[in-house]
Amino acid sequence: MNNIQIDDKEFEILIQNENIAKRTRLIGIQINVDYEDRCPIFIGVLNGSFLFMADLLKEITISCEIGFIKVSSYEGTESSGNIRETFGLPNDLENRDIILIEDIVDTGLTLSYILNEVYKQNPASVKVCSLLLKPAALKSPINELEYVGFELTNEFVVGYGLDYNGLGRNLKDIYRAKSVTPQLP
Ligand SMILES: O=P(O)(O)OC[C@H]1O[C@H](OP(=O)(O)OP(=O)(O)O)[C@H](O)[C@@H]1O
Ligand code: HPA
Repeated sequence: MNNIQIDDKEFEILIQNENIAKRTRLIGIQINVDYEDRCPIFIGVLNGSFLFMADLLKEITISCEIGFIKVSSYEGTESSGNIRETFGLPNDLENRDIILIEDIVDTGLTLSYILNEVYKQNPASVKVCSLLLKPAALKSPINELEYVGFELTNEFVVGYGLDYNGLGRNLKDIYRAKSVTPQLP
């Protein structure tokens, strides 16, 4: 199934599940080495990270804890614009090693907001593991971004947790939006 239709958009295959699995295994091995003899807390950013978090954690053999957070954003009436809120961030992060798990880092705005919230609790260390990264879309560098599965160009992707209009999260592969060829009159 190389081409699929979701809602009003056509998508084509970009990363097959077996390649996601191979990359996830390697990231898991690296984290097991880096955090040997520590007990990090993995915090998955919902909703998008749910599949990656589950598959990555099956590769983790060190002692660890697990949590999830959800961020919501909405247009506020204040001039500061986008107001965000986090739900479910564990409140016992002081002196702990934190690994935030994302499906994708695009502009990096979601992650910057979460990092800011996490640092308020004085953790021992904070790193980020994201399956996907769009380097050209990043609004500012994120020093904590230690583990990245795949770098993408600026194209919209769906599948393996990522949605288009709420759909497609259940796809086991990752697809990219097909560019629309302009129709001549
Ligand atoms: O780097 P950014 O430009 O901030 O984009 C990345 C964020 O966007 C998506 O989440 P979204 O807010 O769409 O929620 P979802 O996980 O429920 O899809 C994705 O899961 C990341 O968390
Ligand atoms: O390319 C994307 N696809 C789905 N969700 C997203 N959130 C940020 N970028 C993306």
